[in-house]
Amino acid sequence: DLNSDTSALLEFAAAFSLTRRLNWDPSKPICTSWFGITCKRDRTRVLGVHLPAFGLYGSVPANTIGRLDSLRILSLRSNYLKGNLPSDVLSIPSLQFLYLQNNNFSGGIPPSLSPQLRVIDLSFNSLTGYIPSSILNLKRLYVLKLQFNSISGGVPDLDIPSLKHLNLSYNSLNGSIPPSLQKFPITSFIGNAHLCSSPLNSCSSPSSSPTPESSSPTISGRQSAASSRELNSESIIAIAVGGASLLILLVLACVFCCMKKKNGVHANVIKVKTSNCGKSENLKSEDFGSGVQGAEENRLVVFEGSLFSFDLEDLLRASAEILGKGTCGTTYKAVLDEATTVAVKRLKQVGVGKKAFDGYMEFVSRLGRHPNVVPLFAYYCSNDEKLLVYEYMPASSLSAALHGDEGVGRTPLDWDSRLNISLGAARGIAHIHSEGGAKFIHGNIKSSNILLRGGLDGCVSDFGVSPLINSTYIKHQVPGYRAPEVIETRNVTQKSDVYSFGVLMLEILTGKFPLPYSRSDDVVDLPRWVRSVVSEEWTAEVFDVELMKYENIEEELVQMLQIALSCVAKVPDMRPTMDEVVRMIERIRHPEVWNGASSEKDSNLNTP
Ligand SMILES: Nc1ncnc2c1ncn2[C@@H]1O[C@H](COP(=O)(O)OP(=O)(O)OP(=O)(O)O)[C@@H](O)[C@H]1O
Repeated sequence: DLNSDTSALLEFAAAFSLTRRLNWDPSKPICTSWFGITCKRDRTRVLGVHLPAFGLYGSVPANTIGRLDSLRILSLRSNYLKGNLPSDVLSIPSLQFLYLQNNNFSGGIPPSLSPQLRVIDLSFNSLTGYIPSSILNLKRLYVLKLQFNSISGGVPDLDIPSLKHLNLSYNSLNGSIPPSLQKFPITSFIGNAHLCSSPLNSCSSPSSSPTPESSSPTISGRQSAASSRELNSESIIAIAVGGASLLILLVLACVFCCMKKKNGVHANVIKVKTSNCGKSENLKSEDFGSGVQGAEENRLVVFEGSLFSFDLEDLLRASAEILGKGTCGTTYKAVLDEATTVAVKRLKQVGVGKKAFDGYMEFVSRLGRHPNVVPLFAYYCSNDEKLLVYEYMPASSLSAALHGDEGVGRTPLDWDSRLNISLGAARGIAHIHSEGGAKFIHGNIKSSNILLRGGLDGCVSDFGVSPLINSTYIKHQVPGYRAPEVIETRNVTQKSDVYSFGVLMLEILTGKFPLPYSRSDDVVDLPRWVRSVVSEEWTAEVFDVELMKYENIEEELVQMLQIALSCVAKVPDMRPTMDEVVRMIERIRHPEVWNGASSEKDSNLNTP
């Protein structure tokens, strides 16, 4: 019952020292107030646990989540979970959707799996062992993602009619791909040096036949078949090149350490490197520490739950690189040490005093605690200098991913990523709107303010910054994202955020920048252009040509376009709320969840 679910969850949470606050208060109703929990409509059982990117360090304790015997969805993706996969959880009979990607789980995949599983995503972990043949019993399996692990052995003949998405790439699999799986694209299998047959190269020698899990004796079950073979000339060259690269890296690391030691004594001089020229130079008057003063009241305020611990001294000593100059100031990437990188925004012309700034920052940091909002770790405020310290997002921004250099090696954003980013950004904005009170707005939604987390999830950045700089916001909005009524009334509202988000969706769908842009076709008013193209009938003309290579996505494209157009309706009241937008995109992103859960829609069954 719900009481036993509650105690199982509390025991689970107790095992972690959480870096973000989890509001799991036993005295509050679990189904309506606990973060990340969804229940059955009658609120008698827990159906979903969603704690993506929550800073969970450690291993999942046995006999905790595994006791939630009505659980359908578990999403603990993008945390720091390690140890074996929780076998009691994977075998919960009701479990349908399992998202444990982007963690550090090791060991093998347990053979005992819930027969109801429809989605299994264990990608980007450190799993070893074999793909268990028991997966064949999962008659409803729709998605299986195991990429970027160290799984070895042969690929079992997963002849499951419902299986539509398979990714086994970048493992240590060997042998030939069974005929039932040869319909999947090459990207499902690449990065497995000893895997062969269609869609990869044909198998050349008898040694390439699969190594079934039962017949391959290995040391501790982890040795790959490749290691037992003799080294060929390619391997020898690869080892030689690898060895040389390692040596060069070691030398570079030594040089870097020596330089860092030398720089460390200049507390107020921050190394600023501009991305363009790649040269480092001391820019005392330009850097983000030049206005820092020593007084106690000007200290760096680090918020509870920040992923890293650092002080002002560390920040001032960091080597920094300009990421870009925006309307509100300049943003730097600051490397505090080998393991700690943050983004520092140096605000210009802040229009509020220190006391108001302090109070406001506390509010912004609290409100920003959501997986789809870039976390504010700390801030610094003196008369001459205002610095905001954020989590550094290495995967860059949506703008860079969509419109970045088209040089060799640039991979255009695929459709799944575009859907994920739209959904993530929508959730972030919806959170700001609902948690900040009816009048709270972002005010500067645009593609350079949507940053990408690993797995290409969209996170909203710069939230709370615009009102500090200019109470009317309008000066800071890029014209292409500005709602028509804002131009007339200079009044920014949640509905004008929805408009900006609609423009952002159109940008994702068309690949066009909503302003004259040097490297793409010039389109000034994206909504007007899209409306004019689709006014006669729904047409493929508007969509980014990069999307045309994907099969069977037409319906999703059109549905996303309809949502985008509803957001950019000219009359604000005709636009949906961000909560409604999230629900509409969720239905497209995870139709299997919504179809399966249609009887429990009211229970707010979220996706990961
Ligand atoms: N936390 C972060 N991690 C990684 N990159 C970031 C981070 N914050 C900002 N950036 C990048 O730094 C660059 C400059 O950002 P900044 O927010 O200063 O300007 P902007 O987004 O172009 O304009 P505005 O000031 O109007 O928001 C952008 O390319 C942005 O994507």
